This record gives sequence, C-alpha cells and structure tokens, in this order.
Amino acid sequence: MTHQAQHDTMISGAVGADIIPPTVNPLLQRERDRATLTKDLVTQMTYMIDDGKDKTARRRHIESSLFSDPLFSERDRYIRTSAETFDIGVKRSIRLIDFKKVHNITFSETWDYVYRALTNDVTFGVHDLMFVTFIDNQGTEEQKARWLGKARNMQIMGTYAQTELGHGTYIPGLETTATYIPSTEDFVLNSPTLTSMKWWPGAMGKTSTHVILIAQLIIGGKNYGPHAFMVQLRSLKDHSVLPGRSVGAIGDKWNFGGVDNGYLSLENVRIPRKDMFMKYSQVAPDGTYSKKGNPKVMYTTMMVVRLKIAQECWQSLGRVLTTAIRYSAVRKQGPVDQGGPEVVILDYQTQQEKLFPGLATAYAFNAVGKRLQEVFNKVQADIEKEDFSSLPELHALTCGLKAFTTGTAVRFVDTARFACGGHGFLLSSGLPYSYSRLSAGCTYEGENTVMMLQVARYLLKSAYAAQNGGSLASSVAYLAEDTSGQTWPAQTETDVVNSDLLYKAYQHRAYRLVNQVGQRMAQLMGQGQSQGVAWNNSTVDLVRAAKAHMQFYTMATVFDVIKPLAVDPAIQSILQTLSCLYAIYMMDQSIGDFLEDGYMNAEQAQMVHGQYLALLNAVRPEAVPLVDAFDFSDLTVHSVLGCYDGNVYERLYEHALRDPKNKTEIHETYYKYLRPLLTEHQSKL
Ligand SMILES: Cc1cc2nc3c(=O)[nH]c(=O)nc-3n(C[C@H](O)[C@H](O)[C@H](O)COP(=O)(O)OP(=O)(O)OC[C@H]3O[C@@H](n4cnc5c(N)ncnc54)[C@H](O)[C@@H]3O)c2cc1C
Repeated sequence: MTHQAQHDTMISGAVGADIIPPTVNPLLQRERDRATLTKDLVTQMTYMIDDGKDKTARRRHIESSLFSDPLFSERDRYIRTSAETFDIGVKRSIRLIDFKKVHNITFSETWDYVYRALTNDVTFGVHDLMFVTFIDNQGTEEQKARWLGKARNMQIMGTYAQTELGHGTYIPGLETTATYIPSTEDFVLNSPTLTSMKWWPGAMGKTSTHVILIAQLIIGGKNYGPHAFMVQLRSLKDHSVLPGRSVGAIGDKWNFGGVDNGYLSLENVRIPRKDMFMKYSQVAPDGTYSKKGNPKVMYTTMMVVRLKIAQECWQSLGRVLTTAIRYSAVRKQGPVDQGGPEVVILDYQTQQEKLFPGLATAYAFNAVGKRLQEVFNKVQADIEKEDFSSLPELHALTCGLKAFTTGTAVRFVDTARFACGGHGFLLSSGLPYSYSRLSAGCTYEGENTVMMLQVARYLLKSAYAAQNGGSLASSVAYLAEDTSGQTWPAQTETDVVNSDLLYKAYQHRAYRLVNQVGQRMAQLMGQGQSQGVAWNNSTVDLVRAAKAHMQFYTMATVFDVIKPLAVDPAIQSILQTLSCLYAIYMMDQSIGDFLEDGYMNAEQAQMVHGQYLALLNAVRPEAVPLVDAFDFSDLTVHSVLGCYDGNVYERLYEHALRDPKNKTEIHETYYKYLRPLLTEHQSKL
C-alpha cells in the first residue's frame, strides 16, 4: 500500500495497525542477539522480578483476560476527551467487580496485576485501596460485619476524606467537627468554614455513596482530635445527595482523569454513635472517651497505601525505561566519528547516563518493595496481637520509602522524557502520562518533604536513644555505632564497588548527617531559639539527613536481597552490576557529602566517578534485555515508542493518523475562521 493509500484508508477508518510491520526492527533485534542475557535468561529474570514463575503466569493470565475485553483497551488512551476518560473509568470499575470475582483476584493482585496493566485509570482506586482497607483495619467486628462485605461487593462505594481546602498535611488543623450528643447518642457533623470543606477525595465528586470522614471529635466541649466516621453521602436508591451534604467534583487535573476527585461540605448531619470507627478509640453512650494502643495505629491504612505507592514506583519507572531504552536502541542520530556511520542514541554516553541509573533504580526499588512487604507483614501480625512496639519504625520506613521512591522515580521519568527528544513530548509516548502520575504520588498520601521530615524526626529520636543507652530498631541500629573520625578503607577501583565498603561509606554518611543536624538544632536552641524555630531553621539539613538514611537503607537492602538469590551466574552478575550502579550513581551525585568531613579523599572520589562511567558501559550491551525482563507487554507499556518490536516510526504515524483532527480532510476551523479570512484576501486581489 502506498503512503497516500494508507493515509486515505486510515482517514476512512478502514485500517488500523496495518501500517505496522509484523517483524521486529532489526536494530532492536541486534540488541537482543548480542546480549549475554539470552531470551531464556530474560524469562528467568522476569520470574525473579515477579517473585516466582507461578506469579508471572498468574499476572500474564490476568493481563490477557483483562485485555480480551475491549473495554480495557488503551489504544485510544491519549485521544480521549476528559469526559470520555471519566465515563470509561466508571464503566471499567464496575466491570472489574465481576472480573475480580471470576478470576478470584486478591487485594494484592488488584494492585500488582490489574492496576499495573491499567495504570490505575479506574474510578474506584481509593475505594479498593483505602475504603475497604480502612474498614478492615479500623472497624470493630460489628462494624466489619455491617460494612466490609458490602464494600467488597461494591454494594456501597466509598472514599477516604481527610484533606480539606485549607489543610492537607497538618492533620490537627482540620476543621470539620463531629460533636457527640449523649442524649441522642449521635454525632453532629459540620463544616464550619469555607476552608473546612473536604477537598480532593477520589471518587467523592460524583460517584461514591459513602465516605470515611476524618473530623475533630468534640465531646462536652473538649476536642479529642481527628477521628474517623462512616458517613453516607448519597441515596442507595436514586443516588440523590442526602440532606445536609453539599458535594461535587473539583475540576480537571493533570492526570487521574478517570477519577472524580471531589469537595464536600456538611451542615448538621447526624450519624449514630456506632458509625464512629471504634476499634482503637471508643466513645461510650454517656460520652466517656477511651483509647488503646499507639496513636499511630490510626494511620496503619495510610501505611498500607504508602507501601503500595512505594512498591508501584518500580513499575512506573520500569515502564518508562522500557519505552526510552527501546526507543534509544532504534533511534539513530549522527555518527560518533566524523564521516562514520550513524549510531543509535543509546551509544552516546550521556544518553546512557540519562537512562541506566534509572534502570538500576527500577531493579533496586523492586527488591526494596519486596523487603518492605515482609517488614509490613510482621508488624501487622504484631498489631493483631496488640503489640504496637514496631509501629514507629514501620511508620518511618513507609513515609521514607514513599517519599524517596516517588521523588527519585519522578526525576528519572523526567530525564527519560528528555532522552526521547521531541517524540517524548507526545502524549502517545506515554511519558507525560507517567510523569504526571508519579508527580501526584509525590503529593498524595503525605507530601514528600513532610514525609522526609517525619523520617528525620524518627532519626533524631533514635540518635538520642542511642546516646542514652536506649534500644534501637534494626533499620536505625547503625546510629549506635559512632563512626566519627574514620576514613574510607577503599584503595583500588575494585574496592570502590565492593558492597561491604559501599555499605560502610553510606553508613558513615548517614550517621554523620543525622548527628550533625541534631547538634545544629541543639546549638540553635542553646542560642535561645525555641525547638520549633530551631527545627524550621534546620529543615533543609534534616531532609538531607533523611535522604542519606533512605539511600543507605535502600542500597543495603538491595545487596541484601540480591546476594542470596539462587539464580543463573549471568543473572547474578548483572544484578551485582546494577546494584553497584545504583549505589555508585547516588554516591557520585552527592560526592560532597562523603568528602566534606575527610571520610573520602579526592583520589577515592575520582575512582568512584571512574567506576560510575565503567558501570554505564557494562550495562550498555544488556540494556534492552534488562527492560524486556520487566515484561511490560505492548498492551501495558502504553507507548508508541516502547513496543517490543521497536517499530516506532510506523506507530507514531499510525497514531497521528488517528488524531481526531485528521478525521476529515478539511477541518471545521476552516469553515469557521480561515475561509472568511482567505475569501476576504482573495476578493481584494
Ligand atoms: C491526585 C490526588 C489525589 C488525592 N486524593 C485524596 C483522597 O482521596 N483523600 C484525601 O483526603 N486527600 C487526597 N488528596 C490530597 C492530598 O493528600 C494532599 O494534597 C496532600 O496530603 C498534601 O497536602 P496539601 O495539598 O495540603 O499540601 P500542603 O501541606 O499545603 O503542602 C504545600 C507545601 O508546603 C510544604 N509544607 C507543608 N507543611 C510543612 C511543614 N510542616 N514543614 C515544611 N514544609 C511544609 C510542603 O512540603 C509543600 O511544599 C489527593 C491529592 C492529589 C493530588
């Protein structure tokens, strides 16, 4: 078919993917043929990433079953209007109810497989992740019996309403009130000011029937702080908004078009006493208040969500790097030697710098996510036995990893966008979509800076405990080992990538920065600053210390997870290379931290940089199979640049032809605006 014929047939809508050759782009095939990681090894790596062959099979089965339903096709994702995106988001959420039942899909599988495939563009994500989980974690047995089954079966649809127009981060500042009236045994809910309006909750604007509302609990004029209440918003018969509630959508956002984030204002809404979540805090009929356990237990649902966000990060990053690395392996742009053949852009060292540290990070975050799940499961089991002792550590870890993974990944995604040049700016590349999603992840469930400051607070407390003979949780046990005055023992280039020596360097830096900022705060307070002011004047360094801690924790975890893996030696070798690149890249980026107290010397810093460049080189031949191993099918990579066959130009063209503006040869704007102007010019000639 000629180009013109293809174009004409496309316009008439008769052909779709015919433009795309059935064969793999030879440049991409060349990458796969040359690599040490053969197809078989790539498959083994996929099993490792998925945590076992059975899980890969299960994931693939769920993905293919999902995409056998045209409703879940993402072919038109980047040409839908915002109204269509929302419509399809609701429709999909409803279709997923049966889908999950038919395929027996668990909570974890919903996140790990279903939302991985759809990148979560469904309306009731907050319902699945927060509403149901909150009832399960915070409801009494009686409340669970009333709500959990209905919520799981979507007989009621709910959201989680904490953020208000005026306050998000500072929970004590929330203004919504729940005042207990002992005589009637109910709570009266009110939004006393404009800024007390709930603002942002997913699916609250137009779809949810219920909401878990966070409000200040007032009994007998005393404020007991924020507590959670189940509130019905809409009639289950006709979806009309119930009296006293004013609710609507807040407008289009940068992403999450399938979700109707909403506002809610309440005026004298009465709910029965039994609708306050009472597992850990109780209000007796006479208004007596009591609570048990660690106050952080109220935030265990948020910990689950932060865990999931952190775990999801490697997927977003992996998807984007699949796109950018495959594209870079087929995109040619000039020769290396003047007059020589054009090379693929992946051969440029600066391109490798843009992509390979991100690739190493995606592998690292996959490993860290698995470890965090183990920690989480253990703490969850302890909490069930009413042992709350590990909660502060888990809180710090989930805050820190959520902030660290999203903040790191979003920067790599941005860089990957640059790495794809102009084509990376097209929505159809999938890169702007991934970027804006990850960007939201830096804000929701705890704004990242604020999360890092919470980690810093935990670190300072732990450092204080260490100095005073207190016990420390395992992730901060290093704070008990004073490494001041030590120097880095690395002597050779091999030493520089030795995981034990890397561990020592990161440990030393984290110890130093935590203690240094602690001393700085003490000094400021000694000069008469209040604790709050001294804290505020130290926040840049507190975040720096928290980041150093997270980098230490993640690099140590990665080596810890990778080393004992029973895998083929070729896989073990490339995993070591990636883990070293992860650690060395971060070190090279913040080399001043290691130099400033003389722990490292200039020669060692140069060796670090030299090894960083050597590692980029080592990853180069394996880059394509390494992203193949993530196993994002073409249906889940969501990018014209990132498909397995590397036929990027054909896909770009095919997608352009489907631009709704190309539906007719002459666009309506001609008749509306151009024709009068052109006719006027012609009449003057
Ligand atoms: C896509 C999306 C979905 C959402 N879904 C929900 C939902 O379902 N339910 C819900 O309740 N909410 C939801 N939210 C709201 C979200 O949880 C809040 O936006 C988030 O907690 C941040 O709060 P904020 O917007 O008030 O930001 P702010 O807290 O006002 O932050 C603004 C700036 O101030 C800084 N800052 C704030 N406090 C401090 C401090 N103590 N020290 C130093 N710096 C500080 C921050 O670092 C940031 O730079 C959603 C938000 C988004 C974007």
